[in-house]
This record gives sequence, C-alpha cells and structure tokens, in this order.
Amino acid sequence: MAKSVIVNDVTKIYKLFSSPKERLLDLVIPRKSYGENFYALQNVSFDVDEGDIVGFVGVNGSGKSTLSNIIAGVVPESYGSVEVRGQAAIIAVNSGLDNKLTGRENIELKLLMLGFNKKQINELEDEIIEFAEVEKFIDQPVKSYSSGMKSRLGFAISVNVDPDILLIDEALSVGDKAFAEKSLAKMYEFKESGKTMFFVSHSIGQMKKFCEKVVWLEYGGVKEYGPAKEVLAHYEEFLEKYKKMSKKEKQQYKDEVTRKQSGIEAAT
Ligand SMILES: Nc1ncnc2c1ncn2[C@@H]1O[C@H](COP(=O)(O)OP(=O)(O)OP(=O)(O)O)[C@@H](O)[C@H]1O
Repeated sequence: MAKSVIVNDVTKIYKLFSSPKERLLDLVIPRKSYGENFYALQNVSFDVDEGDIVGFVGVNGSGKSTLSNIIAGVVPESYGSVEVRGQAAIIAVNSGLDNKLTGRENIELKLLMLGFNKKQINELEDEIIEFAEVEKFIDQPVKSYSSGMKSRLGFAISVNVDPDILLIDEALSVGDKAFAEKSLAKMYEFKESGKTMFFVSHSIGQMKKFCEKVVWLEYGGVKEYGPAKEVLAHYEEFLEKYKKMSKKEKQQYKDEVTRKQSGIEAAT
C-alpha cells in the first residue's frame, strides 16, 4: 500500500513571550534569550497509508490541532519533516477565513492559493456557495457572518476542492443538525472514494464510527498509534482515571510525561 503521509520526527516550538515588548524585541533583535520555548509537539513520527482514516485524540492542549495544521501545510514544523502525497485541505472550527474579505473573495483566494485557474474557480464558486448555504451574504465581509456561517463556508471550500487528503478538526461540532448530516454524507463520500482522512474530535463515539486508526497524543508526544478499537479502549480507560484527578494531580502527571519526553529522568 502506498504511503499517503509520513510524519518524521516532527517538533513544533512556539515562543511564549512575557510581554508585547519582549515579542517586539525578539523581532528586532532575534536572540535566544527572548521568550520561552514551548514544545507543542515533540519528536512525533508515524505514517499513514493511502485511504486510511486516522483519528487524533488527546486531552486539551495535547497538540491535535497543531499536528493537523502542520500536515495541511498551514503551520510550519520547527524540526523534522512531513511528506504529503497530493493536495491536503483542512476544515477547522476556526475556519481559516480572512474576516476582512467577503465570502466570495475568501473562496477565490483559497482556490488561487491551491493552484486553481480562473475558469476552474468560476465553476467551483457556485457549488461552494450553494453547499455552504450563504447565497444572500456571499458579498458581505466574513466578519459579519455568524460562527455557523463561517464554519459552513470553511467546510464547503475544503470538501469541494476535492483534495487527496482531508483533515477535519472538530468541524462537525458546529452548525445545525441538517448541515452536520450533509457534512457527514460528504465525508462518507470521501471514505468511499478511498481518500486519506484525518479526524480530530473530542467525541469518542464519532471516532469509533469513523476511524480505522488512532493517534493518541499526550502533551505533544505520541502515546499510542494503532487500530482505532484498541487505542480508543486504552484512551477511554485513561480518561476515566484522568477525570478523577485533582488539578494538582493533573499537573504532576503532565510534568512526569513531559520530563520523560525530553529524556530527563526524575532525580529520585
Ligand atoms: N500560536 C500559538 N502560540 C503559542 N502556543 C500555542 C499556539 N498554538 C497552540 N499553542 C499551544 O500548543 C499546545 C497544543 O495546542 P493544540 O491547539 O494543538 O492542542 P489540541 O490538542 O488541539 O487542544 P484542544 O483539544 O484544546 O483543541 C497548547 O498548549 C497551546 O496552548
């Protein structure tokens, strides 16, 4: 089976600044001393076959969105590499639309960036507008849209460009029931056509229904990767325990995991 995505030792570092002044200083005189390095992902490796449907699970802040955005090419990795065969498109709750532009301008910009020509854009535009159900508002700036409208438009653009790889980040949790059903039908179409899909959701039920494999992320590292049934069973077991932990115990657990990830063993 041909590989569709190879994630090779990917690390993502965000710089955390203590003040806007520090951020500015870092821009003017970039020095290591400005800002603190925060590891959102650390040495993440796994690969995915063509046609696989892969879920990302993990508690809040474990790096699911960062990883999806890196695979989609929206966010650059700091170290490591991601090989992607074909065109990837991401659908996210935060739909990646430019608020200052109108809906139509956003469609055109996104399609231009994906390499479509004027004729193809004209053909696709109406389909996208109709799918998103935003006909009346398409020439208004996106900042005037409701969050449901924004996510419908983001979803419509991503699925209608017919990408080889589709990443869906919590996108099914917004919008009304009718749109969610329409979106799900579109995703099943993708599944049937044998395309690779990534799926981020806090709903284990949705994961079970949809995914064949699951990557369990824990504070930026891969805790487990394998058949969905197996990994989700382990993750559910963990969640039961995690939910019962106090804030202090959660912090201790996080410290222990991140210490192991960075290769520093406890002194005792
Ligand atoms: N632009 C950024 N600058 C600084 N830190 C960031 C940035 N984006 C994400 N992070 C941090 O990186 C970590 C991973 O975030 P990410 O959104 O990928 O996690 P997640 O698993 O998708 O979380 P959630 O389930 O809450 O959506 C978090 O601690 C987050 O605060």
